[in-house]
Amino acid sequence: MRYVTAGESHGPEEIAVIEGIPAGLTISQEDVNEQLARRQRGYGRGDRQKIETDTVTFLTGIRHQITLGSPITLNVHNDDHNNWSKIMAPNEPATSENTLRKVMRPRPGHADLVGGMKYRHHDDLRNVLERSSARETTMRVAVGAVAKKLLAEIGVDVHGFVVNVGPAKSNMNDLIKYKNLQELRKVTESFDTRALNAEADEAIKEVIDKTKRAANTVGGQVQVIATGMPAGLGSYVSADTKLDAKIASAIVGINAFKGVQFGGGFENSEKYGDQVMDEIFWDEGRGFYRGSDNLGGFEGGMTTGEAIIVRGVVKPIPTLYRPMQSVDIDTHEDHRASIERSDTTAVTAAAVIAEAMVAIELSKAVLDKFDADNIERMKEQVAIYREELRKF
Ligand SMILES: Cc1cc2nc3c(=O)[nH]c(=O)nc-3n(C[C@H](O)[C@H](O)[C@H](O)COP(=O)(O)O)c2cc1C
Ligand SMILES: C=C(O[C@@H]1CC(C(=O)O)=C[C@@H](OP(=O)(O)O)[C@H]1O)C(=O)O
Repeated sequence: MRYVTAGESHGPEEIAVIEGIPAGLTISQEDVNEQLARRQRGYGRGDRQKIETDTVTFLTGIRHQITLGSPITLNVHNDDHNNWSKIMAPNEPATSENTLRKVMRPRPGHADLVGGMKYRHHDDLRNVLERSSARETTMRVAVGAVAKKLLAEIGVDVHGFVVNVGPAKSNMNDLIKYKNLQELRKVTESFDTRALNAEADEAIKEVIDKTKRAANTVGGQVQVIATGMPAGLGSYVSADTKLDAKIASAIVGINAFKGVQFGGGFENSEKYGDQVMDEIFWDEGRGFYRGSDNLGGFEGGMTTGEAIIVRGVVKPIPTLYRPMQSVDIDTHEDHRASIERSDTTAVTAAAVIAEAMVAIELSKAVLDKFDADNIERMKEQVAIYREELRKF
């Protein structure tokens, strides 16, 4: 399975093409729209989310809500394009009228300056920001929705949630310390993470309100837990076959993500071996299992069969309403950076995007290992493999 996205933030459309989804998977627009709506919620976002109601249209690869095995094209319209139709017109030549709202003073922390230097966009850094904008993550979440549907067919569930926003810890925090697997299972089973993603708790709201009043921005951490993956996906044999490495790359590939860890992650560096390794047990019903999940579900780049626990670090939003020092790319004079309409924080959306990225990487691993032509055959093969593992 592979995918590509296309689209500028204020251009007419966002597109994703996915290749390699097996035939026979049932998927509706509602399945995707539900995930798109989760990405749009979250306290602290700017006014753009009031303009957009992200809804998907299937253009190819699906017939009567069932995948055909051919490339799937997903399309989300940018409602805000109406306000930018001249400035973003793909089919009209540049005129003095449609090249207004130029961005000449790059924002520290955004892609403006380096993107401009790399692609020679010295006349307008908008040519960079339109694609470097996290608007593109709409389509990753849409692709992730298809991946989540595929994974659900084999009992794999992926949840993303907020750990903290700046100094404010989510009220989930005590419960996500995964002291032992029982506790972790309790968390993943008993929480409606959709509700959590929709609402920030009071402490978080307070931090965001204070940050907004100060014309500042704030980041945080998100965590994704995936349950139900069989052991042995990914491999230790070569660096580029390690599934934890692929997930790490997918997480850091999300806009503003600057760190990633599995299980106890960085905290494990302060502990001793007997506090970190996950002891091995066996019983007839389950086969091999672990007494803890400090390593986040990976050994040797392979799934252990325990929950996959991935955490990502999200930096604060670069655009500041009280802008920092920058330099005009035309005059080379000192200036405050450009201001574009912006979020105060997007950590809640980031949790939903991280969830989508983990789901995509897990789906790729499943489709690499098992039949990718037909969903029923894939499920049969997964069942046979699980039984083999149970008897090992
Ligand atoms: C959901 C989401 C929303 C974002 N919203 C904004 C925003 O409103 N303004 C902004 O300057 N950056 C925003 N960002 C961050 C930038 O897209 C990101 O910092 C930029 O593309 C540079 O990439 P890098 O931070 O990965 O180096 C957002 C990121 C995410 C994940
Ligand atoms: C559009 C989205 O996020 C955008 C991400 C973003 C950035 O620079 O990354 C800048 C802002 O764009 P605008 O100036 O149009 O408001 C955010 O709103 C979205 O998440 O759907």
